[in-house]
Amino acid sequence: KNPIPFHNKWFNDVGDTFAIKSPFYGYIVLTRDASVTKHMLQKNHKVYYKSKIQTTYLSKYVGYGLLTSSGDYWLKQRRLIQPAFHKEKINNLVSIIEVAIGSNVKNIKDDGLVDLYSIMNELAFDVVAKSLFNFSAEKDTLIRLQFIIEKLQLFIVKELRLPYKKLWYKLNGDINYHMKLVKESQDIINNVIEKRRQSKKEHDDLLDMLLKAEYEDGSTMTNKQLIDEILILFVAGHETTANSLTFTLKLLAEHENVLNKVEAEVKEIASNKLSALEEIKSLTYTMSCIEESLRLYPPAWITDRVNIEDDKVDDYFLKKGTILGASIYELHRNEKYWKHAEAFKPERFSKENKKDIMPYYMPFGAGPRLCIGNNFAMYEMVLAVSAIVKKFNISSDSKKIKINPLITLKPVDVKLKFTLKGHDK
Ligand code: HEM
Repeated sequence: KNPIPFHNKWFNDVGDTFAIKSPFYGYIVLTRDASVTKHMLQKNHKVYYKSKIQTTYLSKYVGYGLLTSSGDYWLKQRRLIQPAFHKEKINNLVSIIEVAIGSNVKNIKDDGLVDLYSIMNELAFDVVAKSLFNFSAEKDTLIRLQFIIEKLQLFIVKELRLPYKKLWYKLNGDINYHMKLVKESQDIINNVIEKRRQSKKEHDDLLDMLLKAEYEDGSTMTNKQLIDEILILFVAGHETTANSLTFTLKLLAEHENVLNKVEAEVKEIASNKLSALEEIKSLTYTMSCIEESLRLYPPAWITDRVNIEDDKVDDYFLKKGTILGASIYELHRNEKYWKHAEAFKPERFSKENKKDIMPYYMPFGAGPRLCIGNNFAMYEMVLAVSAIVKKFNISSDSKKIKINPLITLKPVDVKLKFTLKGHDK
């Protein structure tokens, strides 16, 4: 039910790389070693394909796009979509992101302890939605899309965790119900695309960029391809960020000294009246806090690949078809690489200290399949943390952070108290 203590016990008992035999998935090798992880994701990535978990099972519900495809099709799509996520392009999106964050932060209630995850989830969904379809979808449509995407994500986890119940889900109509939701979400996105194709206006959002993106032969994506990629961006981009914002704010509320430094930095930068982009670049300590939170609580806590040829890595021989899982959660807490690994120390990510630790830090993956939204996510999180601490004092009720490692690492039952700062009362 919770693989993290199981992984931890075996890593501690037998070493940083070990194999288990699963009745459903065959041999699985697990690692928390940086060089084995880099070998699979970067050095010899051509031999390592995404496993069925990330391709077949996920794509059944969220479509065949960047996250779920492999080989030549993936490369073609990555080359096409990458420019939309280059820093200069994300810079243009910053104002959309800032407005979406502003309206969400405005709705936070100064009202005792509240469930933090649901607030961050709304915020992160809204940011992706507005960045994709800036003002081109009705509020009710977005609410329905959010409902569907979250239902699908829950069901995917159920199917993966309890594979022996597949036949039961088929018989009791669960699979049918969720496939209908998939169709509904595709229709919703198709409508937005069609409207946009007919519109003469420039929207300067991701959808505009995706519609204009051209393959080498000058052709562009079909509606079906666009729908798949858009659904993937929703899935990959909102829950991960919501989890990380929740962990970050909780960590800040628990570490008063750190929170004070963030508040001081945010206050000083705000007085300089910078543009949102300049503000992000100046909030270096706030950025370090988010990086440290991503180390302790990486939303993509594990990633996996299957080798399509026999391979050797360090002293291990991996027979073709082995599932290799890299636990980013354990790698980020491996004492071999991190001093006081369990402690929250944002200073690790200061300009001077950073270069020594980067080889062991992979919250966004590594190699050619590195998260395409990493800059987007970091910009969004810096702006969100800054907007929140500018307006509110935050505090929490308990020290312990509970986690649930599903497809992403989810925070459990995090409550925070938001109290309006003097000038906003
Ligand atoms: C804190 C937030 C985020 C984290 C921790 C995160 C983490 C990751 C990781 C680890 C991967 C690589 C998975 C693998 O190699 O198996 C990945 C891939 C991906 N991410 Fe993110 N992500 C975040 C936010 C976003 C956002 C905001 C977007 C888009 C708006 C996004 C879109 C994607 C896509 C499309 C891929 C697949 C890339 C490919 O295979 O070419 N992510 N993400």
